[in-house]
Amino acid sequence: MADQLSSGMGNMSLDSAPGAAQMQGGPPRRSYIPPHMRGKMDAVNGPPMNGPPGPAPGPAPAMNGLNQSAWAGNNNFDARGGNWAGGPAGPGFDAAGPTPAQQSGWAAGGGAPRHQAGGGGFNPNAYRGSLDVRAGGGAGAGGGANFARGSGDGQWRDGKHIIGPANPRVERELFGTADDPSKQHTGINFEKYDDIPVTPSGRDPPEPVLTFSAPPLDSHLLTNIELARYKIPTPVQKYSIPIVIGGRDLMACAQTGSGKTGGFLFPILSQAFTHGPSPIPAGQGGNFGRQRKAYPTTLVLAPTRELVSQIYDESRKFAYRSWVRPCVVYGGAEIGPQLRQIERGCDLLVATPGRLVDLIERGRISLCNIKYLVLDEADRMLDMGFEPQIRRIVQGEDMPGTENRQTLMFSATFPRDIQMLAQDFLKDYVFLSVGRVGSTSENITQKVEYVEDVDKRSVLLDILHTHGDSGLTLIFVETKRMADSLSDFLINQDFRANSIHGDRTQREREQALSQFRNRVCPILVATAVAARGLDIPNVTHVINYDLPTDIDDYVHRIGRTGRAGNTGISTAFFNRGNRTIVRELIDLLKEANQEVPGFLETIARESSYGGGGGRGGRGGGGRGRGRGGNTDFRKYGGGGGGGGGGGFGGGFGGPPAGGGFGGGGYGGAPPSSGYGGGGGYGGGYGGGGGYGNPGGAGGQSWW
Ligand SMILES: Nc1ncnc2c1ncn2[C@@H]1O[C@H](COP(=O)(O)OP(=O)(O)OP(=O)(O)O)[C@@H](O)[C@H]1O
Repeated sequence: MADQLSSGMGNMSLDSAPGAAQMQGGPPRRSYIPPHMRGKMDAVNGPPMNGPPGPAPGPAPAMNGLNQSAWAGNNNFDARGGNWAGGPAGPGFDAAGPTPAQQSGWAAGGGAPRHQAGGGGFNPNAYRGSLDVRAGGGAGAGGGANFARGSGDGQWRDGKHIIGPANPRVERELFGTADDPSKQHTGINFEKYDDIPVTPSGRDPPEPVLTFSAPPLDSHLLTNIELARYKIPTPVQKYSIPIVIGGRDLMACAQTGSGKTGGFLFPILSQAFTHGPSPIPAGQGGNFGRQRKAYPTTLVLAPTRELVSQIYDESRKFAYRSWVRPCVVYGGAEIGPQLRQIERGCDLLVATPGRLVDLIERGRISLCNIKYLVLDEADRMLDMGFEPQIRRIVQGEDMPGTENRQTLMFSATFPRDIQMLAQDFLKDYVFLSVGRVGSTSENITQKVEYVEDVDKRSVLLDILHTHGDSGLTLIFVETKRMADSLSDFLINQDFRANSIHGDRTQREREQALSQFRNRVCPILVATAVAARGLDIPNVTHVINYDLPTDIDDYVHRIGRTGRAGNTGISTAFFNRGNRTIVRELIDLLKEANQEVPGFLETIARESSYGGGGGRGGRGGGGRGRGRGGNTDFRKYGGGGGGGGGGGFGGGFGGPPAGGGFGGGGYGGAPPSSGYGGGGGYGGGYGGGGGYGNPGGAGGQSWW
């Protein structure tokens, strides 16, 4: 899926699974057509009404951004290096830190303490430094020019944030109306988030804020937060705001649906609004002819195109009427419109890794001006094989090194092995866990039923008939083939269903999501492509028709319901084929005060004779990590759980608290953080059937 979603070559690697044909021009597979639309195929196939946005830029084309802010210096034509002109070594391949050119750009900050060539301290007020640059008329910023871009027509002029005019149409589009069913509203349990214990670890974590207020937040951001009808920050936001504004790196783990997106957008946008745009480093910015290059200051990476679209929508909300212009790029969609979008100005870029690499290769985006790097669903991106692309983006291009940017990672789950990999991207970070990391929200009532494979369809029909028409139902299956066949089956049974998976075209995926949101098809059969991050109001029931082999996937899947303090139901079909996760599932259920059916305990006892340590990899040779790996590994050290053998029987399962036995677990007692003992990663990364999506980012996936 990773490749399908995010690489520019996504649609080129196809298999013979159903759905592949259409991507090669074959007939589209059958999908549900609502009775009132039958015979109006054009309408059905038309652009989605409310799906993830196309690559169109934010509202009201902003005034020209050229020669301003991140665009400044683009006129500094330098025949030596085309778009990379000015950098002393071309594309600045310096994993250790910024190129001298970048440093000089930063150093030109004039007045504010800046880092030195040797890698001095990071300036948390990066935006302020840049302001000083412009005030001094330096560093290719167009010398005090006016900055006029942004999702809401705002400007940065003479060191001041000029808020753009209100636009009722855009406001309605972004924020909806008070009772708008297409927008998520907080539920009855929203206040209960405050009861969840929060544990910050790392050096001197700052005190949380308790309200949305200025300071520390910028007053314009508060206006937009009010338009979004947010009254108080969620726990992750309370902590992330002072941590990020204080200049620290952050690894934040908080339950699904508890506001992590705001957790990174609020402090970043607040800093941007207060301190203004930053000029591109001196010497950067050459370009040939009309081709223009963008120099975003914030980069948000996320694993799927649906998720980046959603984050982009949130960015537009909170950047409304400001000078900040958000953009989004993702694979599987035409690149032309995305290029035109970023040409119009791009301060905050939301991207999937593959498409971003493509744009960097085309010389259309430079990362030399990045102040904030956000990895959302970071564990998933690394897990699913994006590590090479992410390393290239973060370490192999011209992005400032860890000391000279702030790096933020967010997810509901953070297995220990992924935390270790992430060490290369972070510095002196605060690890934040809201609740027990990797746990599920108590807002979700979890049921587990014993259902043999052959009985699944009839049990599903029973549930759908009983559950009635109250809300949206999301059904997870493991393969693309199953997603298609199950949705066809449901359509034949007169249910309004559709499917979403990695073999469907972008248009089909958008349409499926749009029809789901709008209740045209209130049943969506999905592969793991829809497991992470998606925030769809009124999903009342998540059914794990096929359970995943990774308990973290289960956590994210059921997290599509019970969001923002709303309640929801999750039903899982369990049989002996799922016994590899039985212990972890029992732990999860107990933690969330859910009923644990007797058959689970029985199967757990049976399994204890057969091994099954940690998590076996799907493709064999998993990356051992076991439960208990979701705490700050710097604090607890210890092994990462067994599972080196892949699947069943891979060593003795580590006890829940970590301490893996089994080949490939991370050894090391606290406070050691080294790769101890038995051979580092269980199955190797990428090769030998690594953990996660077997093909990695470059191969063929099953979802
Ligand atoms: N402070 C707040 N007050 C009210 N609603 C909020 C607040 N913060 C976020 N929300 C809403 O809560 C919902 C969930 O937020 P978000 O999508 O950021 O969750 P998440 O933690 O990233 O979830 P996931 O782990 O599934 O990605 C969204 O609809 C968002 O608009």
